[in-house]
Amino acid sequence: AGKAHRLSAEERDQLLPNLRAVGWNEVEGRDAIFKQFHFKDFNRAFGFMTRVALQAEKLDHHPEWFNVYNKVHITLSTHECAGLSERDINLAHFIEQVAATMT
Ligand SMILES: C[C@H](O)[C@H](O)[C@H]1CNC2=NC(N)=NC(=O)C2=N1
Repeated sequence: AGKAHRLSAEERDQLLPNLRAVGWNEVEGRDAIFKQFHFKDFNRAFGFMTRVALQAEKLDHHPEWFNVYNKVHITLSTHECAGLSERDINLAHFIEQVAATMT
């Protein structure tokens, strides 16, 4: 996959607006993005998490997340470069695709 690099200001200007528009926000005090998902019930939430988990393993890029019943909170950041990389952007877009099939 190559080494992850922190996104430049130009890359952020180009890549983040699309994600902001669908509810991803930058975390304060940390170079990461965050979104809260709400599903109809636990079954949908866990189905969503399962699909994301399998892709995360495939990409070797894993979310930080928290689940209570129908809520899933997700933080994305790249530990390797201690900040946001293209890997987080790609995973966020995959997560959006999965969420769209679960709501
Ligand atoms: C050893 C393994 O490849 C690394 O620890 C991977 C696994 N998953 C990861 N996930 C995230 N979010 N950031 C990483 O830097 C990362 N690194």
